[in-house]
Amino acid sequence: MTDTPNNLDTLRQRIDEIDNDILRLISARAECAKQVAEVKTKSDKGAVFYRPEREAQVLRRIMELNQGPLNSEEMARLFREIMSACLALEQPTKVAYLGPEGTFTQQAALKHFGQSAVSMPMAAIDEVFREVEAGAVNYGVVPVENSTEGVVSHTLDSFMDSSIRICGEVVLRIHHHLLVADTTLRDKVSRVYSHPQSLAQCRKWLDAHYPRAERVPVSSNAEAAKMIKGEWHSAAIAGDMAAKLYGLEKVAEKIEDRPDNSTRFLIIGSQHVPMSGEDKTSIVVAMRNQPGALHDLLEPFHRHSIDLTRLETRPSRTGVWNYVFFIDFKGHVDEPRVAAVLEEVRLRASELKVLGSYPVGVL
Ligand SMILES: C=C(O[C@@H]1C=C(C(=O)O)C=C[C@H]1O)C(=O)O
Repeated sequence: MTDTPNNLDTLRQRIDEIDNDILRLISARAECAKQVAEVKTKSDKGAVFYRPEREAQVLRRIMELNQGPLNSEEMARLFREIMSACLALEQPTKVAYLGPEGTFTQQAALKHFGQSAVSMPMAAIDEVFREVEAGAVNYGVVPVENSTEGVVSHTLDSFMDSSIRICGEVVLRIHHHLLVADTTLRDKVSRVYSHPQSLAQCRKWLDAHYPRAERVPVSSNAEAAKMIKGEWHSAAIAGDMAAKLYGLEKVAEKIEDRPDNSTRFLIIGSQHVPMSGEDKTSIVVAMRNQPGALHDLLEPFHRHSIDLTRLETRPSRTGVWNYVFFIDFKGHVDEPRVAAVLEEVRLRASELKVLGSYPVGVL
């Protein structure tokens, strides 16, 4: 086919017709979502509009059905936005995240809830927890582990004194850039600001390219991006969102030491999420400090062939029990075999708290 005006006209006409169909179908879908809202409101006084398990199923089904030419992730992203707009018709979702604006956590919040969610930056992880607990927002998004640097202990600690539940997870590929402002003297950079985790994730690159620059840890990489605006000798390490938000230029792109650098975030809220068909459960367990305690704790999982996906140890702050274990595993508390394991663990542990069962991250 040649690119003659005639061919182009015909193709564009065809695209217009398809767009008419898409428009009609999206509107019909949105109408349906509005009716779903009515059903939910009628059947339940404190109606919960956002349903993580259903959203995960919708996205997984689309990815399975997709035959190209768009790849499945791309297609799911489009449906993510359609669902986000449909959910906003039912009820605008308010989401608190670890700010300021431009952080990877905001990017994770938008990836998970779509652009129609109202996202609100908080200054600290415990503030995100407090806002969710107080009911000022519907959900919160907090980082929990990075593939290079490990656990975000502040997030785990926040679960210990809270009744908050985990409703979902989202994994984000993290790309760091070295950023400067238009006033920065690029060949005289003597200071690099970033979040301590980001500085750690780019340690080797900094050693090779800026061995003499002072590395200054600040509360977030968006904060770092903001700070360098008034300083001639400073650069920041941050991601795309922060670069765009503060109008900074990239001196070097993707400077993270590991190409597969990714961060896992948790969606926190107050609802119990039913099974989606592919779920994970997070628990926190306190054990008496005696020989074999960890073995006793893990043995039932092994016997019931339950896959552990993460095990984290934190010192207990109560002083009575020496250690608490954060455990993530495949499965849902409503599955009999998971319920059986938890019953056994409960007998062996001095304390057991289920933080939540939730769909394995789709996007
Ligand atoms: C429409 C519903 O409500 C919300 C919107 C969804 C959608 O647009 O598909 C899916 C789940 C809910 O978050 C529903 O529960 O089915």
